[in-house]
Amino acid sequence: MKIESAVVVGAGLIGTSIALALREHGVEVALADSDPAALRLACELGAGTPLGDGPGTHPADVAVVAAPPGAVPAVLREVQDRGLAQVYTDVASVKHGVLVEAVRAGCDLATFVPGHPMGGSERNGPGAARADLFLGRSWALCPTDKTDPGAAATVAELARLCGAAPLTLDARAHDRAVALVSHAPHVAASAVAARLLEGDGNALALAGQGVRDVTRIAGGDPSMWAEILRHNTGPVADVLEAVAADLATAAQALRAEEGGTPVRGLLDRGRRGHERIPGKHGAQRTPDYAVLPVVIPDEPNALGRLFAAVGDAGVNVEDIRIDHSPGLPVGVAQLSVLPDSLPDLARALADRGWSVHP
Ligand SMILES: NC(=O)c1ccc[n+]([C@@H]2O[C@H](COP(=O)([O-])OP(=O)(O)OC[C@H]3O[C@@H](n4cnc5c(N)ncnc54)[C@H](O)[C@@H]3O)[C@@H](O)[C@H]2O)c1
Ligand SMILES: O=C(O)C(=O)C[C@]1(C(=O)O)C=C[C@@H](O)C=C1
Repeated sequence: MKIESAVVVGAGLIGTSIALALREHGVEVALADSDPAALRLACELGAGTPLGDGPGTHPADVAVVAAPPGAVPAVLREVQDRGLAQVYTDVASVKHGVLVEAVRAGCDLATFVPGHPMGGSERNGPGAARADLFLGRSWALCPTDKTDPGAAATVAELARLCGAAPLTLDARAHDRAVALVSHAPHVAASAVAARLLEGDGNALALAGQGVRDVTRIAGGDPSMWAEILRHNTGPVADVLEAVAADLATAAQALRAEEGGTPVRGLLDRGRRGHERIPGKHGAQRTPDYAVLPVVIPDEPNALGRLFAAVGDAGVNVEDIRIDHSPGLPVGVAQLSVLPDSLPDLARALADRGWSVHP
């Protein structure tokens, strides 16, 4: 079915990212959020227009409930009661527990297709949203035996419009799978990051990319993650016990100064496990931007001057990251631009005296 209109309830990171992706395909999107500031920002970003209060006059083709897992059943029941759409889905990171609570809340299961897009970020809120968040990612769909096949087809189409690959599986199987590939890794990252509280200033000054990579997801919202884990206790505990056993064995071996095995064995298994992450879905999701590193002095308005120079060059910056080490008088602005614009931008900035490193 062609999706022409959608309702998104929960205009945070995921809801706004879905809305932005749908807008790129000309889908009409109505947005709602219990937080008026989030709703305002999502609308300002071009993700849609505010949903009215009354019942839907024309039910949208699909409604997406993008609220935290514990809020999904009540919100779903409310939007179904208001008849806001023909088909409903959610994006909660856990499926079985949320489904059980949705049944308890009296939701209509024929029109509800539980879903979970496997793209995200450690940041939350609409300010972190991006239309390409789900590009090349899997999008789990967990229809039940009560789900109308037409509804499942519509939500699969929603996933495809967002650039993702729909993958249908049973809710419990989904929860076991994400315990392994998402939820236990999150707790493990938090455990490593929590150790950093013990580090002194020198230790933290030495932090390089390795610890940043391993702990990035630990920067996620603790309230949201507590809710996710509360809904997937057994499967996550199973994985954490296995990880803890590996870590305990490694620590014992190191204490006994027999570093060769089994620590070597764990490193070998780790490398093989890492290689199993599918290249396509694990690949960098950003489209083909070229990155131009520009050295910026650590002084007032350096970024203002850089942006003015970029503006003069007539180039659109798609994304920017600033790397800056404490104590250094300069930092590096990484400007992401369309590849064709890179040579012109590099030349224009160099002509204006900027130190560029294409
Ligand atoms: N963060 C991720 O990486 C990620 C990835 C995939 C799926 N998810 C799932 O997506 C959902 C949303 O997560 P997020 O990261 O976008 O969080 P978020 O905090 O960025 O957004 C959630 C939004 O829901 C709103 N909200 C809360 N209760 C509401 C209610 N009763 N009615 C209307 N709006 C309500 C909040 O105000 C907030 O704006 C969660 O269920 C999460 O499990 C998250
Ligand atoms: O932060 C990220 O990069 C994510 O993709 C987040 C991530 C994940 O573990 O893969 C986290 C939770 C979600 O339910 C889905 C995606």
